[in-house]
Amino acid sequence: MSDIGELAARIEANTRIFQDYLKKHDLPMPSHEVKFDQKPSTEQLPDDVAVAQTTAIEDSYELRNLLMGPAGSMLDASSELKALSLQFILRFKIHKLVKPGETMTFEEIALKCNLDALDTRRLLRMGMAEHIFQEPQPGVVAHTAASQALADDVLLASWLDMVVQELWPCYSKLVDSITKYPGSEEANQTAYSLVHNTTLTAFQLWEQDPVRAARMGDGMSYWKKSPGFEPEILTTAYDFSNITTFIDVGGSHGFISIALARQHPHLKITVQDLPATIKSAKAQGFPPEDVRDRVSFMAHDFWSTQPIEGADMYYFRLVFHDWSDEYCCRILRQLAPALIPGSRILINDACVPPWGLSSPYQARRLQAVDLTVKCFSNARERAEEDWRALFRKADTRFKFLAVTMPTKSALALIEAEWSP
Ligand SMILES: C[S@@+](CC[C@H](N)C(=O)[O-])C[C@H]1O[C@@H](n2cnc3c(N)ncnc32)[C@H](O)[C@@H]1O
Repeated sequence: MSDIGELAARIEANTRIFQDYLKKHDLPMPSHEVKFDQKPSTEQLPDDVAVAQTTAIEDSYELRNLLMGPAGSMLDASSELKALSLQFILRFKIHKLVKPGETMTFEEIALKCNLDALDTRRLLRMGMAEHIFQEPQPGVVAHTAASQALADDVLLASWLDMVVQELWPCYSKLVDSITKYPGSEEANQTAYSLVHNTTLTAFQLWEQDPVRAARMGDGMSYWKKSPGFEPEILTTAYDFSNITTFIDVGGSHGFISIALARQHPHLKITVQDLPATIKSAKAQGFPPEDVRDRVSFMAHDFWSTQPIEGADMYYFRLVFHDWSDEYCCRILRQLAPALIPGSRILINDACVPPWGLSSPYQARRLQAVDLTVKCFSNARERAEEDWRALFRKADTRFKFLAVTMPTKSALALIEAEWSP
């Protein structure tokens, strides 16, 4: 519970720390204006400044809700309407239509998109109220920093496109899906399957639709580029001195394994993924020359028995968060025949903090991810006790070791040992 006066004072103090740092290092001040000569971003802030920035964001969110009052904050639909305007902009690629530094009228945009001019204006002005585009003169549309970022950063645009076209319609069907399929752990009994009127899983649907699959792939690349996902976090946070054979299950193009092989030359690594992914990795020249003697690629479906027996470590990064407990147990059980006493299982995935320890702003983000994976595949985000329970449920011969949270990491290391 916070007092609005205290919140305001804290916001002021933390904003000043952030602002002073920007001034001192001649970095651009936050603004909605497009800056084509933008200096390097502020992502590399020192820890104390980053904490000040985050705290100011969290406190402003709380202050805003308190100032609006209980009814006012519930009635505020700004994020839904921001998603609506983004859906419109991204569907018709208006961020690309308006060229950098130029302008277009609402009528010109409507004509190019084969749309009604009044509807175009209404939807764009909704975005403008959120600083996505601006109207420098009546009837004229120009970029802001946000709309220009959509045009400049293809991966950002793909991520948001995936959110507003694929995901956002699912939220409105989640209550229907949990009513229709109470407690279901099946990946095809979801809000996503109701929206798309299909018995396929989202993954199967993407496989059949190259445009959707590409948008999803690019969107995921954007997400994985964000701070906290850097491969160096794993390569330096874990002591690999007792590990020689390392299997990266569902390892895609070996992004983590390649970094790991460079950092730890003694490791012998196999990246496993579905045949199509392995084929595309090899076609793109993976693994690179410098680690080719230590990193190999192998097609393996994790719903079938693990073919590499007795490896020191089986590693899963961002695999379990796609699946319900029932299916995660199946993945773990398919490992069992290959394991020898002491084999390690290392899961690199989110571990949510106990409820009540996060700020409302953080809690909102964590719940959003949890509900998003629920919508897509009936998966879930897990807290430490959920990870422990998962290994116990899969097979009592898994000995749960620990959950550790490397500094500045978005993902935890969840470790177990085969101990028959
Ligand atoms: C969210 S991605 C994570 C990729 C990689 N571990 C990373 O952290 O960048 C999930 C991966 O699981 C793979 N996958 C999905 N189903 C699979 C299966 N049945 N067997 C093996 N891999 C699978 C996907 O192809 C994809 O590469």
